Amino acid sequence: MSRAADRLKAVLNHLDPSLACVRASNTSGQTITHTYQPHNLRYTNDNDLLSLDQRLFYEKNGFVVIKNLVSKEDIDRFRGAFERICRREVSPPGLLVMRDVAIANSEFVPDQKAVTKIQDYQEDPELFRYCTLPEVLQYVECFVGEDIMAMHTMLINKPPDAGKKTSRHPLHQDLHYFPFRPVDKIVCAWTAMERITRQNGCLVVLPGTHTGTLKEHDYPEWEGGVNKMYHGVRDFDPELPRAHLEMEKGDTVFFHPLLIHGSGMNQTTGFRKAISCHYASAHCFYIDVKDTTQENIEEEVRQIAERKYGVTDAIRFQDTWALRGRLVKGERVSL
Ligand SMILES: CCCCCCCCCC(=O)SCCNC(=O)CCNC(=O)[C@H](O)C(C)(C)COP(=O)(O)OP(=O)(O)OC[C@H]1O[C@@H](n2cnc3c(N)ncnc32)[C@H](O)[C@@H]1OP(=O)(O)O
Ligand SMILES: Nc1ncnc2c1ncn2[C@@H]1O[C@H](COP(=O)(O)OP(=O)(O)OP(=O)(O)O)[C@@H](O)[C@H]1O
Ligand SMILES: O=C(O)CCC(=O)C(=O)O
Ligand SMILES: [Fe+2]
Ligand SMILES: [Mg+2]
Repeated sequence: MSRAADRLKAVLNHLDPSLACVRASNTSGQTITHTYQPHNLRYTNDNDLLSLDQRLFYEKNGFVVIKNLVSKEDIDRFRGAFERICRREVSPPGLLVMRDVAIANSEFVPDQKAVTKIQDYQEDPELFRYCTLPEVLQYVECFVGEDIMAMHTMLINKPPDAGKKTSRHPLHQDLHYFPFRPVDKIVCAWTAMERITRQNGCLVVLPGTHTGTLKEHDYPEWEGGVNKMYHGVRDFDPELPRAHLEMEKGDTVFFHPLLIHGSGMNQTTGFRKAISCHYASAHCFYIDVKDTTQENIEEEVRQIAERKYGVTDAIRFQDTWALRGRLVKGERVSL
């Protein structure tokens, strides 16, 4: 290959999407177009699904939005399953139902108005179908490879803010919660279950922060209170540019676990719904978080497990993950 072509590839490998396609004139004056496939992309695997632009966008920004990925019919079914849980018609084992801190101690209301989010829906066949949708998994594979575990499942029902801004989710990195690595073999899929805007509290991301390290997290000092385990990055640079991800029903964002993100207040009267799953390569391995910034979340999980299930030190942080994780493609290797 010529030196010029080598140089060109070197430039492309530095991820400037504007250079992905290069036009040049040959000696007869005809225009020729070269498209180079960079070889050292770090965050995405070679695949036939993501365009080069989409790959370069993820490499640079740490997220990519795929429009209209999940069908309206499927989303309506997930909504139905969520409502059945709220009405207490079904109660899947292991499911965690969380109410907003602003209403946690108010009277019990048996409908979705009391529920801010449900976690660990892996034993609800209808909701878990989301994690196995081929249209979602084909993208997940581009990031984590073909042996895929669904590690953490959530349906978020962001309530109209009760006036104390508790409907916000502080800026955080999801890796803070995860005692497994390598970090680049984890990805979140998050699907809008309706139109999501700045008004009802869309996701807010700090593009490019996935290239940094895991930061120290703690409860933010918010006057109106903070929901349990809603830790935020302790010192984030308020000058960093933010992207507000406004999405339509069915649009899905895939994002890296180091990407700093959160969500704003819901200033509407509706409940803003999204369904998500964190996937990891089945080749990931557990780590001990002792003496790391993740010790504080490990301790909180331990306390909740103790209170909820009466277990003491018998269960390790990593066991809480191994029990909830489900294989969705390929072979279960080490998680
Ligand atoms: C496992 C880690 C997850 C990894 C996620 C990956 C990235 C995701 C980023 C996130 O979403 S982080 C936020 C994740 N949040 C959680 O995992 C919260 C899990 N929720 C719970 O464990 C329970 O819902 C909770 C302990 C908060 C309440 O349990 P119960 O439904 O049994 O509540 P109960 O009514 O018995 O109240 C028990 C205590 O909790 C308090 N409480 C209830 N809801 C609360 C709330 N929302 N915020 C704060 N405190 C709350 C309540 O006031 C009461 O306090 P006291 O003991 O002092 O009286
Ligand atoms: N002190 C803070 N610590 C941690 N996270 C914060 C803090 N203040 C705000 N956030 C979070 O920052 C994110 C972005 O907030 P921002 O105000 O840009 O967006 P918004 O509230 O969604 O929209 P709008 O700009 O229309 O109010 C939200 O996720 C919010 O929860
Ligand atoms: O507000 C949301 O829907 C998502 C919040 C979030 O980042 C999370 O649950 O990990
Ligand atoms: Fe998150
Ligand atoms: Mg705001």
